[in-house]
Amino acid sequence: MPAAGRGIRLGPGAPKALRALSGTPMLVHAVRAMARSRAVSLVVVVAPPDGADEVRRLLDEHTGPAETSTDIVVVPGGETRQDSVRLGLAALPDDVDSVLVHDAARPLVPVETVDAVAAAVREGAPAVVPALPVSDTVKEVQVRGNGEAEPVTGTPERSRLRAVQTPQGFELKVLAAAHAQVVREGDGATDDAGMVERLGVEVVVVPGHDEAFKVTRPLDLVLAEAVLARRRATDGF
Ligand SMILES: Nc1ccn([C@@H]2O[C@H](COP(=O)(O)OP(=O)(O)OP(=O)(O)O)[C@@H](O)[C@H]2O)c(=O)n1
Ligand SMILES: C[C@](O)(CO)[C@H](O)COP(=O)(O)O
Repeated sequence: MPAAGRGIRLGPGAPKALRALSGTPMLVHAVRAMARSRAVSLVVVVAPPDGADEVRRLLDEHTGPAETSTDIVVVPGGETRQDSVRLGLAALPDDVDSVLVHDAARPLVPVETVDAVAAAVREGAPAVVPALPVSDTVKEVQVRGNGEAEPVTGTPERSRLRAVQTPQGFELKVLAAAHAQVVREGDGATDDAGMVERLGVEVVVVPGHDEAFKVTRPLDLVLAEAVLARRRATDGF
């Protein structure tokens, strides 16, 4: 679970994964969400580089043996998400053959989504991503990036686009090979499946979920609090 990001887009404050949602660190919500799935036996949390001790303490405080029997390991993360995922993969025991990579920044992913990704990997897909159809029309532009008007270069057909979430599921050897290739070639990608695509390995999409959204900007915190309030009222947690 990459959790080492700073959360620049969320604004000033603690590293994003440590910020509170309904009084509990976002990371704790995310670990609980993954541990709810019977497909998950170990969670490797990749903490902010100078925050591994703090993360260990928070997890011990909030996810004791009474709550979950899932093992939780904490390792320090890296400069980029890609680096952090690679450091997390390096901490896996030798007998692991499949892995789910889940952003701590998607703390409210429902267990049904985790289970759907895990099931598709178990049934033989080497790489699986949960995703939703997009509701906006998407334009390609010539990036100017300084507030100037940006010329439109194309409009991809919306019905073929999907907004990709996590957890993304992989055969471990496929994901390890994809990360190794990225290290060799010095290329980046914004998600793990993107790296696997470059290997020429097929990636498949399963249905994602609205509540698996990524907490990125301040408005996302408002949405997350609303989802948690609804869950407390209807499900009791
Ligand atoms: N060096 C990094 C950067 C990101 N992440 C993790 O990758 C996930 C998705 O990243 P994002 O939402 O972009 O988080 P931040 O990098 O924290 O956000 P920002 O770009 O706004 O700083 C998050 O769980 C984040 O903690 C990570 O483990 N290591
Ligand atoms: C992995 C991811 O969450 C899939 O949508 C996304 O690509 C992460 O992007 P970010 O810019 O690091 O938040």
